[in-house]
Amino acid sequence: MNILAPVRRDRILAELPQCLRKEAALHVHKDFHPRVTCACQEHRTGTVGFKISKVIVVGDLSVGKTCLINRFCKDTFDKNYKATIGVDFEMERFEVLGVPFSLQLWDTAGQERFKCIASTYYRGAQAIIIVFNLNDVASLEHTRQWLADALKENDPANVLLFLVGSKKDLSTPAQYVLMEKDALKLAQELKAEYWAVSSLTGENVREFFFRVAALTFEANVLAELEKSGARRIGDVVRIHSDDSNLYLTASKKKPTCCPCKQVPRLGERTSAGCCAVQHRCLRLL
Ligand SMILES: Nc1nc2c(ncn2[C@@H]2O[C@H](COP(=O)(O)OP(=O)(O)OP(=O)(O)O)[C@@H](O)[C@H]2O)c(=O)[nH]1
Ligand SMILES: [Mg+2]
Repeated sequence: MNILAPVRRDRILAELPQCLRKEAALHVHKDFHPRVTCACQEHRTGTVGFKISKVIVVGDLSVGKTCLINRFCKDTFDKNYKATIGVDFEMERFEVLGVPFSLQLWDTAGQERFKCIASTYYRGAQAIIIVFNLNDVASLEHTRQWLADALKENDPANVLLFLVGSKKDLSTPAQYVLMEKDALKLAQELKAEYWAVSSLTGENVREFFFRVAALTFEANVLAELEKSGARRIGDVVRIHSDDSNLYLTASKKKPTCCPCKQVPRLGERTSAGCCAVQHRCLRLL
Protein backbone atom coordinates (compact mmCIF):
# COMPACT_ATOMS: atom_id res chain seq x y z
CA MET A 1 0.00 0.00 0.00
CA ASN A 2 1.35 3.44 -0.92
CA ILE A 3 0.79 5.77 2.04
CA LEU A 4 2.52 8.74 0.40
CA ALA A 5 0.44 11.65 -0.88
CA PRO A 6 -0.02 11.91 -4.65
CA VAL A 7 2.39 14.15 -6.58
CA ARG A 8 1.07 17.66 -7.24
CA ARG A 9 0.90 18.70 -10.87
CA ASP A 10 3.32 21.56 -10.24
CA ARG A 11 5.96 19.18 -8.88
CA ILE A 12 6.61 17.37 -12.14
CA LEU A 13 10.12 17.59 -13.61
CA ALA A 14 10.54 16.49 -17.20
CA GLU A 15 13.91 18.21 -17.67
CA LEU A 16 16.97 18.94 -15.59
CA PRO A 17 16.61 22.37 -13.94
CA GLN A 18 19.74 24.45 -14.54
CA CYS A 19 22.14 25.86 -11.98
CA LEU A 20 22.09 29.54 -11.03
CA ARG A 21 25.80 30.25 -11.60
CA LYS A 22 28.09 28.05 -13.66
CA GLU A 23 31.10 29.12 -11.52
CA ALA A 24 29.63 27.38 -8.48
CA ALA A 25 27.51 24.45 -9.62
CA LEU A 26 27.51 20.77 -8.73
CA HIS A 27 27.54 20.10 -12.44
CA VAL A 28 26.69 22.11 -15.53
CA HIS A 29 25.29 19.40 -17.79
CA LYS A 30 22.22 20.45 -19.76
CA ASP A 31 20.38 17.17 -19.27
CA PHE A 32 20.15 14.35 -16.78
CA HIS A 33 22.92 11.77 -17.01
CA PRO A 34 22.12 9.56 -20.07
CA ARG A 35 22.11 6.45 -17.89
CA VAL A 36 19.46 8.06 -15.67
CA THR A 37 17.25 9.07 -18.60
CA CYS A 38 17.56 5.61 -20.07
CA ALA A 39 16.82 3.87 -16.77
CA CYS A 40 13.70 6.00 -16.25
CA GLN A 41 12.43 5.27 -19.77
CA GLU A 42 12.97 1.56 -19.23
CA HIS A 43 11.51 1.59 -15.69
CA ARG A 44 14.80 0.40 -14.22
CA THR A 45 14.98 2.78 -11.26
CA GLY A 46 14.60 0.05 -8.65
CA THR A 47 13.59 1.31 -5.24
CA VAL A 48 14.15 5.04 -5.96
CA GLY A 49 10.42 5.65 -6.40
CA PHE A 50 9.71 4.32 -2.92
CA LYS A 51 12.49 6.05 -1.07
CA ILE A 52 12.45 9.28 0.89
CA SER A 53 15.62 11.37 0.61
CA LYS A 54 16.59 13.44 3.60
CA VAL A 55 17.65 17.05 3.08
CA ILE A 56 18.82 19.15 6.01
CA VAL A 57 18.72 22.94 6.12
CA VAL A 58 21.26 24.59 8.44
CA GLY A 59 22.59 28.10 9.08
CA ASP A 60 22.65 30.98 11.56
CA LEU A 61 19.56 32.03 13.45
CA SER A 62 17.14 34.22 11.59
CA VAL A 63 18.80 33.81 8.18
CA GLY A 64 15.45 32.63 6.81
CA LYS A 65 15.58 28.81 6.76
CA THR A 66 11.98 28.34 7.90
CA CYS A 67 10.69 31.03 5.53
CA LEU A 68 12.52 29.39 2.62
CA ILE A 69 10.90 26.01 3.28
CA ASN A 70 7.50 27.58 3.90
CA ARG A 71 7.65 29.60 0.69
CA PHE A 72 8.28 26.44 -1.32
CA CYS A 73 6.08 23.95 0.52
CA LYS A 74 3.15 26.19 1.54
CA ASP A 75 3.64 29.30 -0.61
CA THR A 76 3.44 31.45 2.52
CA PHE A 77 5.70 34.10 4.05
CA ASP A 78 5.65 35.30 7.66
CA LYS A 79 7.40 38.59 8.35
CA ASN A 80 7.47 37.88 12.10
CA TYR A 81 10.41 35.89 13.40
CA LYS A 82 9.53 32.72 15.30
CA ALA A 83 12.63 30.76 16.19
CA THR A 84 12.60 27.09 15.27
CA ILE A 85 12.97 25.02 18.41
CA GLY A 86 15.00 21.91 17.64
CA VAL A 87 13.74 20.74 14.26
CA ASP A 88 10.73 20.59 12.05
CA PHE A 89 10.22 18.86 8.72
CA GLU A 90 8.15 19.01 5.57
CA MET A 91 7.64 16.31 3.00
CA GLU A 92 7.62 17.14 -0.70
CA ARG A 93 6.65 14.73 -3.42
CA PHE A 94 7.98 15.12 -6.97
CA GLU A 95 7.79 13.23 -10.19
CA VAL A 96 11.11 13.23 -12.01
CA LEU A 97 11.26 11.77 -15.54
CA GLY A 98 8.05 9.90 -14.73
CA VAL A 99 9.35 8.42 -11.46
CA PRO A 100 7.90 9.46 -8.09
CA PHE A 101 10.51 10.91 -5.76
CA SER A 102 10.19 12.24 -2.21
CA LEU A 103 12.23 14.76 -0.29
CA GLN A 104 12.02 15.19 3.45
CA LEU A 105 13.11 18.77 4.18
CA TRP A 106 14.48 19.12 7.72
CA ASP A 107 14.33 22.66 9.05
CA THR A 108 16.83 23.00 11.91
CA ALA A 109 17.27 25.63 14.62
CA GLY A 110 19.98 28.24 14.20
CA GLN A 111 19.88 29.40 17.81
CA GLU A 112 22.82 28.15 19.83
CA ARG A 113 20.65 26.84 22.68
CA PHE A 114 18.67 24.57 20.32
CA LYS A 115 21.65 23.50 18.23
CA CYS A 116 22.43 20.33 20.15
CA ILE A 117 18.87 19.06 19.65
CA ALA A 118 18.96 19.95 15.96
CA SER A 119 22.33 18.32 15.32
CA THR A 120 21.00 14.93 16.40
CA TYR A 121 18.89 15.02 13.22
CA TYR A 122 21.78 15.68 10.83
CA ARG A 123 22.61 12.03 10.19
CA GLY A 124 21.59 10.34 6.95
CA ALA A 125 21.30 13.48 4.81
CA GLN A 126 21.61 13.13 1.06
CA ALA A 127 21.75 16.90 0.60
CA ILE A 128 22.80 19.71 2.92
CA ILE A 129 21.49 23.22 2.36
CA ILE A 130 23.54 25.86 4.19
CA VAL A 131 21.71 29.17 4.33
CA PHE A 132 23.23 32.59 4.96
CA ASN A 133 21.79 36.10 4.85
CA LEU A 134 23.00 38.02 1.78
CA ASN A 135 22.97 41.17 3.93
CA ASP A 136 25.05 39.79 6.77
CA VAL A 137 28.63 38.83 5.95
CA ALA A 138 29.10 37.14 9.35
CA SER A 139 26.38 34.62 8.47
CA LEU A 140 28.35 33.75 5.31
CA GLU A 141 31.53 33.25 7.32
CA HIS A 142 29.67 30.97 9.74
CA THR A 143 28.60 28.62 6.93
CA ARG A 144 31.97 26.82 7.12
CA GLN A 145 31.24 25.84 10.71
CA TRP A 146 27.66 24.82 9.95
CA LEU A 147 28.93 22.59 7.18
CA ALA A 148 31.66 21.09 9.35
CA ASP A 149 29.09 20.21 12.02
CA ALA A 150 26.70 18.68 9.48
CA LEU A 151 29.51 16.65 7.93
CA LYS A 152 30.46 15.13 11.28
CA GLU A 153 27.28 13.10 10.89
CA ASN A 154 27.51 12.46 7.15
CA ASP A 155 30.02 11.18 4.64
CA PRO A 156 31.29 14.21 2.68
CA ALA A 157 31.69 12.09 -0.44
CA ASN A 158 28.02 11.17 -0.46
CA VAL A 159 26.11 14.37 0.12
CA LEU A 160 25.20 17.15 -2.26
CA LEU A 161 25.96 20.61 -0.88
CA PHE A 162 24.08 23.83 -1.57
CA LEU A 163 25.09 27.28 -0.34
CA VAL A 164 22.05 29.56 -0.36
CA GLY A 165 22.04 33.32 0.13
CA SER A 166 18.67 34.48 1.50
CA LYS A 167 16.74 37.78 1.66
CA LYS A 168 17.87 38.89 -1.79
CA ASP A 169 15.04 41.44 -1.80
CA LEU A 170 16.86 43.43 0.91
CA SER A 171 20.09 43.93 -1.09
CA THR A 172 20.67 46.73 -3.54
CA PRO A 173 22.15 45.49 -6.84
CA ALA A 174 25.55 46.91 -5.85
CA GLN A 175 25.50 45.23 -2.43
CA TYR A 176 24.40 42.01 -4.00
CA VAL A 177 27.26 41.97 -6.50
CA LEU A 178 29.80 42.38 -3.70
CA MET A 179 28.28 39.67 -1.55
CA GLU A 180 27.90 37.29 -4.47
CA LYS A 181 31.62 37.54 -5.21
CA ASP A 182 32.49 36.29 -1.72
CA ALA A 183 29.72 33.70 -1.75
CA LEU A 184 30.83 32.22 -5.08
CA LYS A 185 34.38 31.94 -3.78
CA LEU A 186 33.21 30.15 -0.67
CA ALA A 187 30.85 27.89 -2.62
CA GLN A 188 33.78 26.80 -4.80
CA GLU A 189 35.90 26.15 -1.72
CA LEU A 190 33.13 24.10 -0.07
CA LYS A 191 32.27 22.37 -3.36
CA ALA A 192 28.72 23.55 -2.96
CA GLU A 193 26.26 24.85 -5.53
CA TYR A 194 25.44 28.52 -5.04
CA TRP A 195 21.94 29.99 -5.06
CA ALA A 196 20.48 33.38 -4.10
CA VAL A 197 16.81 33.55 -3.14
CA SER A 198 14.12 35.68 -1.62
CA SER A 199 11.35 34.02 0.35
CA LEU A 200 9.49 37.32 0.50
CA THR A 201 9.18 37.70 -3.28
CA GLY A 202 9.66 34.01 -4.08
CA GLU A 203 12.60 34.76 -6.41
CA ASN A 204 14.48 31.54 -7.30
CA VAL A 205 12.81 29.51 -4.53
CA ARG A 206 10.99 27.05 -6.77
CA GLU A 207 13.96 26.82 -9.18
CA PHE A 208 16.27 26.09 -6.27
CA PHE A 209 14.22 23.26 -4.76
CA PHE A 210 13.60 21.74 -8.18
CA ARG A 211 17.35 21.68 -8.70
CA VAL A 212 17.84 20.02 -5.29
CA ALA A 213 15.19 17.42 -6.14
CA ALA A 214 16.64 16.76 -9.60
CA LEU A 215 20.26 16.35 -8.49
CA THR A 216 19.31 14.19 -5.51
CA PHE A 217 17.15 12.05 -7.78
CA GLU A 218 19.95 11.72 -10.32
CA ALA A 219 22.41 10.63 -7.64
CA ASN A 220 19.92 8.09 -6.26
CA VAL A 221 19.24 6.53 -9.66
CA LEU A 222 22.96 6.30 -10.44
CA ALA A 223 23.56 4.61 -7.10
CA GLU A 224 20.67 2.22 -7.78
CA LEU A 225 22.07 1.35 -11.22
CA GLU A 226 25.45 0.71 -9.76
CA LYS A 227 23.91 -1.55 -7.15
CA SER A 228 21.78 -3.52 -9.63
CA GLY A 229 24.70 -3.72 -12.09
CA ALA A 230 26.84 -5.26 -9.40
CA ARG A 231 24.10 -7.76 -8.60
CA ARG A 232 23.68 -8.75 -12.22
CA ILE A 233 27.37 -9.40 -12.74
CA GLY A 234 27.19 -11.73 -9.77
CA ASP A 235 30.82 -11.53 -8.74
CA VAL A 236 30.76 -8.16 -7.09
CA VAL A 237 29.01 -7.46 -3.84
CA ARG A 238 28.45 -4.12 -2.11
CA ILE A 239 29.16 -3.91 1.60
CA HIS A 240 26.81 -1.93 3.83
CA SER A 241 27.03 -1.25 7.51
CA ASP A 242 23.38 -0.19 7.50
CA ASP A 243 21.10 -1.16 4.64
CA SER A 244 18.53 1.53 5.41
CA ASN A 245 21.20 4.13 4.69
CA LEU A 246 21.95 2.68 1.31
CA TYR A 247 23.71 5.64 -0.27
CA LEU A 248 25.45 7.01 2.76
CA THR A 249 27.74 4.26 3.88
CA ALA A 250 30.38 4.42 1.19
CA SER A 251 33.99 4.47 2.28
CA LYS A 252 36.07 7.59 1.71
CA LYS A 253 38.93 5.38 0.54
CA LYS A 254 39.53 4.77 -3.14
CA PRO A 255 38.07 1.46 -4.21
CA THR A 256 40.77 -0.89 -5.34
CA CYS A 257 38.66 -3.22 -7.45
CA CYS A 258 36.51 -0.83 -9.45
CA PRO A 259 37.37 -1.25 -13.13
CA CYS A 260 37.28 2.48 -13.84
CA LYS A 261 39.65 3.31 -10.94
CA GLN A 262 37.99 6.70 -10.53
CA VAL A 263 36.26 8.05 -7.49
CA PRO A 264 33.98 10.91 -8.49
CA ARG A 265 31.79 12.87 -6.12
CA LEU A 266 28.20 11.74 -5.83
CA GLY A 267 26.40 12.41 -9.11
CA GLU A 268 29.59 13.35 -10.93
CA ARG A 269 30.38 11.76 -14.27
CA THR A 270 33.65 10.02 -14.89
CA SER A 271 35.40 10.07 -18.22
CA ALA A 272 34.61 6.38 -18.56
CA GLY A 273 31.00 7.16 -17.68
CA CYS A 274 30.71 3.84 -15.90
CA CYS A 275 31.14 4.64 -12.23
CA ALA A 276 28.82 7.41 -11.21
CA VAL A 277 29.00 7.28 -7.44
CA GLN A 278 31.72 6.62 -4.96
CA HIS A 279 31.42 3.09 -3.68
CA ARG A 280 33.29 0.22 -2.23
CA CYS A 281 33.02 -3.25 -3.55
CA LEU A 282 34.59 -6.62 -3.03
CA ARG A 283 35.34 -9.11 -5.72
CA LEU A 284 34.45 -12.55 -4.50
CA LEU A 285 37.24 -15.04 -4.81
N1 LIG B 1 12.85 40.62 3.66
C1 LIG B 1 12.97 39.32 3.86
N2 LIG B 1 12.85 38.82 5.11
C2 LIG B 1 12.97 37.49 5.29
C3 LIG B 1 13.24 36.61 4.21
N3 LIG B 1 13.33 35.37 4.70
C4 LIG B 1 13.11 35.46 6.02
N4 LIG B 1 12.90 36.73 6.38
C5 LIG B 1 12.64 37.22 7.74
O1 LIG B 1 13.73 36.87 8.57
C6 LIG B 1 13.28 36.49 9.86
C7 LIG B 1 13.78 35.12 10.22
O2 LIG B 1 13.26 34.16 9.34
P1 LIG B 1 13.18 32.60 9.73
O3 LIG B 1 12.84 31.87 8.49
O4 LIG B 1 12.30 32.39 10.88
O5 LIG B 1 14.70 32.33 10.16
P2 LIG B 1 15.36 30.94 10.58
O6 LIG B 1 16.64 30.84 9.85
O7 LIG B 1 14.40 29.84 10.40
O8 LIG B 1 15.66 31.17 12.13
P3 LIG B 1 15.87 30.04 13.28
O9 LIG B 1 14.68 29.15 13.23
O10 LIG B 1 15.98 30.78 14.57
O11 LIG B 1 17.13 29.34 12.98
C8 LIG B 1 11.75 36.59 9.85
O12 LIG B 1 11.35 37.82 10.40
C9 LIG B 1 11.42 36.55 8.36
O13 LIG B 1 10.25 37.25 8.03
C10 LIG B 1 13.34 37.16 2.90
O14 LIG B 1 13.57 36.48 1.88
N5 LIG B 1 13.21 38.52 2.79
MG1 LIG C 1 13.52 28.56 11.71
